[in-house]
Amino acid sequence: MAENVRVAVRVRPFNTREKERNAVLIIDMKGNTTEIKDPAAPKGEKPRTFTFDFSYWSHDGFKEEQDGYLSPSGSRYADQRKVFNDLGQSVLDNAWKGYNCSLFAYGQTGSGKSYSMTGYGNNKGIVPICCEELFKGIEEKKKTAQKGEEFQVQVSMLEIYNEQVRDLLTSKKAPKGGLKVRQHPSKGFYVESLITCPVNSYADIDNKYQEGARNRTVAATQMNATSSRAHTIVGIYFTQKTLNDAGENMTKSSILYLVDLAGSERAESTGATGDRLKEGSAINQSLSTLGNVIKALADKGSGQSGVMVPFRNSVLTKLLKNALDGNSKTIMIAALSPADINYEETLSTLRFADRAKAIKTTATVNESPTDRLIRELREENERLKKLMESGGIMPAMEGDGGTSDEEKEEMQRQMKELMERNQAEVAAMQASWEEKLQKEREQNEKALAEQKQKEEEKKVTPYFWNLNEDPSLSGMLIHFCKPGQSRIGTKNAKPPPEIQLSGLNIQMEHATVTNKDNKVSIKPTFQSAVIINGKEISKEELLHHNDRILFGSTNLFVFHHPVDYAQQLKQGKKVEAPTFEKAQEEISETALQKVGFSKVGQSGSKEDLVLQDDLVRTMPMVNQCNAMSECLNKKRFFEIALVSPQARGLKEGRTEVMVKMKNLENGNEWMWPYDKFLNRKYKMEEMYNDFINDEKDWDEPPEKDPFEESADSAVLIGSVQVFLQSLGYLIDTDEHLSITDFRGIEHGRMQVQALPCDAKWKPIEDDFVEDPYELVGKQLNFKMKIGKVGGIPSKYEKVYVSYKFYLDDTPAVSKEMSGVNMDFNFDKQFTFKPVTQQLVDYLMNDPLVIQVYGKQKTGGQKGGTALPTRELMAREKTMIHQTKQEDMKNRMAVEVATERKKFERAETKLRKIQELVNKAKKGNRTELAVKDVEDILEGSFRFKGVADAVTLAKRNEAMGKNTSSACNLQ
Ligand SMILES: Nc1ncnc2c1ncn2[C@@H]1O[C@H](COP(=O)(O)OP(=O)(O)OP(=O)(O)O)[C@@H](O)[C@H]1O
Repeated sequence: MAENVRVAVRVRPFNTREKERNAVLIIDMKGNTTEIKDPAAPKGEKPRTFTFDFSYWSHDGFKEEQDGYLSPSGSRYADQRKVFNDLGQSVLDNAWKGYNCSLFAYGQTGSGKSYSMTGYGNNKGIVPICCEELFKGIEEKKKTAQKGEEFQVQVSMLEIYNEQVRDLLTSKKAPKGGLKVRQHPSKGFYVESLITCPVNSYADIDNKYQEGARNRTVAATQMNATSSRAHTIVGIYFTQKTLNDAGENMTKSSILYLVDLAGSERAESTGATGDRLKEGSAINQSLSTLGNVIKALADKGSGQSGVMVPFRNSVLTKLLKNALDGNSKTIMIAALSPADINYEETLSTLRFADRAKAIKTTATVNESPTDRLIRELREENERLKKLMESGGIMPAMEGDGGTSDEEKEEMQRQMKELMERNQAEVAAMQASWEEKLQKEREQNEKALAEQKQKEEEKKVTPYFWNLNEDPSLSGMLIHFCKPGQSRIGTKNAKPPPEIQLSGLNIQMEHATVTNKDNKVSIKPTFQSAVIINGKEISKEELLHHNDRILFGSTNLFVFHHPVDYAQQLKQGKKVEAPTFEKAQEEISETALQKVGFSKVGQSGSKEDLVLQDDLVRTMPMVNQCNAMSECLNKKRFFEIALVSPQARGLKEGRTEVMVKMKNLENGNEWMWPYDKFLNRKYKMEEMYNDFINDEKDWDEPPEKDPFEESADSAVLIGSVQVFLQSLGYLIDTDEHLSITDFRGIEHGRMQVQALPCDAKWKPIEDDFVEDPYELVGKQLNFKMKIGKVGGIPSKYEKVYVSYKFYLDDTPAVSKEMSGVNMDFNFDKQFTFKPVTQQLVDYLMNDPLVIQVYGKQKTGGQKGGTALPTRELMAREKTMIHQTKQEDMKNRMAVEVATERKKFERAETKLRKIQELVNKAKKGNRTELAVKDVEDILEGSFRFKGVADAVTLAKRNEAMGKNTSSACNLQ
């Protein structure tokens, strides 16, 4: 029977950073209802509410036990046990019944997915408790088992990163492109040659888990990739062999899939708007496809017909197909951050979880007589053999389109693979389980003994342990500083160094560590990067317990000194292990200071703090990209830029971190938005990885090279801010304004005209309104004209301008022009009827941002290109570019011109009245005709206004003198 996916949400405590920054709690839970408050919403606005099968409050109301376990101190707190009892226990019960079960955790990075799934220290999560309980159950059952009855457990562990599958239970190098995902005609998608290890106890599984985590850590450090972007799937294959009442051998099998998904942030955008390399990249392709799949399934679950579910669009969704749409009982746990700063992401997690509720799956008990299973597998192999001989295709293997010869060949290969798989399955059913276990035990023994020895050594010998962004991977790599001297370097050094590292910027001979009488010091070799507690060292330095050491660009370690540590504890000091965030922060902050950047977060405003966080996160990545560029000799240079919303063509928003990419061969520059930079960085990592793995074809053609930017892609040269108050007074403007880049540097000038017109589109030349709000309710016609553009640097061609007026959705875009002086002659008419207060507000307060784009000429190489990247880079002065405060020059220029025109027009009217008076005097008249005066004033002229206009114009003229040289007033 079809049943809905069960959905739970869980909110974690504030982390240290959130506490330091006075985060505001935006989540509340009442029964099964979860509320979320928009921190920007006006006071009194009701929070949004969602209902789930389970809502777990783990934010506060707990105490830490002596063994580190967090237990409830009130009634509200949901501890690990409670979550297991509700979710994990039902998974286990169903596994015993022979159902497939899936449990997956969703949420942004750091929201608590791993805490719920795996847990930390004594706060074990659902997965380990499930495994423990499973074996407890097996032990119980064994006590009363009849002959021939058996309980078999096997595990697999894989990771999906960048759409590539890696087996985590082997340290062998994954094949290029990762393991293949295949489709079985009846069982669905599976991973070819994935290792499944027989296990006999919880300790066995735990060892496998640790092995998997170690393999992940090595890979993450080498690729300088973070595990939060990888999806991990642990498979537990539980088979019960029993005898039925008729004495027949029965096989009941259940697969448990425990899925820890990658952090969900930016899942929607896939990270790279408008990037030509987006298609090939797949940072989050799996996650965004999962979003689409869930949406489609939710539509299907709510009764919509004809819904297409895009399972095939990503590796993750192929592998989760059964969990989401097939034979499985499925539970989702959505992890929530409690902090206001994560509002958007948390809301999107809640929406995702809400949709998942509507999904239905149909689980069936997988139980059959063993003989029948064997017979079926054999029959299938017979069928496959015949098909292969006749050159036929299995319907389930058919692709979406037609089948080419190449595809047919591939399918034949797949069929062969399937036959082998079936044979192996038959053999497994007939083989003795004990034999299999024994073999595995023998293989593991050596590794276990080594592990034990390592643990003993850690008690007496100082060592480095790795610090990873994912806390569960920290401490997975250990390097001892044995008495005497140890060399640190790559495995290619001769003789091989005692401490071998790999990864970005690690030199063959990187450093030497000396342990003399338990005092440990480190000395870098010439030109190798060793950073201790944020400071780069060039000579020998003594190490202290808990020092943070960065080797190269990505190998971050903590120094542990057992004697120091014991002494500190003895002195009653509270010794806390450093966190990745703190270590990262100190490295970034020193690097930021080095490039002359003082803290942005000083004002303490939320916006500044977010910006500071972005900077701290981006700085090391920019350094890594430069290191990769140098290593691959790509002649590209990266720098951080802080860009204001105005410089990005937006009216409002926050200053953002962007990255400037410079081609060191011809000086061309591109500004990459953060998402695009991230996308490119992943691609660079792939390339770099291929390079260090000695792949011959590591380099890519320019159109696929992440270090390349196509000459075809236009770049933003700069923008012009036009203030349109004059339109509010029905006064025309004709200004030559400066085109400035995000740093406020001028890159040319642009003639901009705004011409108010009458109903027949004739420019209004001799009138104005005193108060722009008088226009409200009336009609406003005007023309925007962009005329001459000059002074654009000669490296640009095919220049065009683009702007969005007021509420326009689509921008007005001019034709492309080239040359020194270009006349765009680009007119656009605007009509507003009736004029609203909002429009007048806009005219009076907001600038119109006109952006100027151009393509950079590819020629004009500066020479010296034979120089290696390292030397070319040395010529660049690393710096952070920051947007200047909003440029006031343009605003003043328009304001002054408007006031002057108001003044001139008022003066003309005065003069006409004077003439009337003179005329009347000449004719000895003592009165003027009201009509005559009215005609002059046309209802828009008042004496008070003139006085105002005169004072204002005088004041502004004085100001104009100060700015005129820059503003080029006409
Ligand atoms: N329920 C909880 N109670 C106490 N601490 C928690 C809880 N949930 C999460 N934490 C803490 O919050 C931090 C982040 O949690 P966790 O590592 O599980 O996040 P994540 O979503 O798995 O992140 P990533 O996507 O990077 O793997 C950890 O230090 C963890 O100990």
